[in-house]
Amino acid sequence: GATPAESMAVAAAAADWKLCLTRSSLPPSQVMLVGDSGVGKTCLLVRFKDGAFLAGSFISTVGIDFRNKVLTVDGVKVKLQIWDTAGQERFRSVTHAYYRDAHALLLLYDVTNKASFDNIQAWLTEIHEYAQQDVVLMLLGNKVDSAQDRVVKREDGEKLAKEYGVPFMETSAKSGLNVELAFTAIAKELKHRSMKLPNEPKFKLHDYVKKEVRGSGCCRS
Ligand SMILES: Nc1nc2c(ncn2[C@@H]2O[C@H](COP(=O)(O)OP(=O)(O)OP(=O)(O)O)[C@@H](O)[C@H]2O)c(=O)[nH]1
Repeated sequence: GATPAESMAVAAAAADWKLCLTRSSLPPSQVMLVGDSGVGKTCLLVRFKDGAFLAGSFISTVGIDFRNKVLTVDGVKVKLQIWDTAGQERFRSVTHAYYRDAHALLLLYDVTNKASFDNIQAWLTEIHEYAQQDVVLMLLGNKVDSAQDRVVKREDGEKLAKEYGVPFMETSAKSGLNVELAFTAIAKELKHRSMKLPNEPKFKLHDYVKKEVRGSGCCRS
């Protein structure tokens, strides 16, 4: 049999390995995209997942769909299971059922559609009702590439976000502006929450989103 010293060495190696495993990967996190129909939830997800823009006719999401994407943040793999919900009212009861399991929510409006912005308060009420209290939440004003059609000013988005204490960014699924940054911010926050390494400084999502690139992100021609 093994000597006590050998047994201890084996146990220590096993503990190291376990630590290594837990430090290099995390269980998947559920991220949900929510907001009115047509604000660009599916396009944002496709841009993030495949680096492409879904041009052409608008196909509304039916019910709910998901895609996986693994991000490496600070040397740790964070697996995001991203749920693309249907914005249409008639699917609302389907999406309600998913809120409870969401670790993070990206709430979108369309800067070229005032109604989608006005509905943000109703979405926030719904989120408070159905989602976990500590859900990671971020507000995104999408389609900033359409500078000429913009009807919601950046300041309006900022003001609303501040009122609710929610981090805010403007994005474009078309040009890709800030898309990667938005998901990375979420992944970093989720990683910091689940690992809580003793000597690591606290991650500040509100500060991190200041890395945001301002402007339309589009093709000046
Ligand atoms: N210019 C511009 N158009 C966009 C952008 N994102 C989405 N669109 C367009 O907006 C329309 C709706 O996009 P979707 O991603 O399908 O919208 P959705 O929020 O998933 O809609 P539902 O599935 O009905 O909830 C499509 O015609 C897209 O091409 C963007 O960043 N810029």
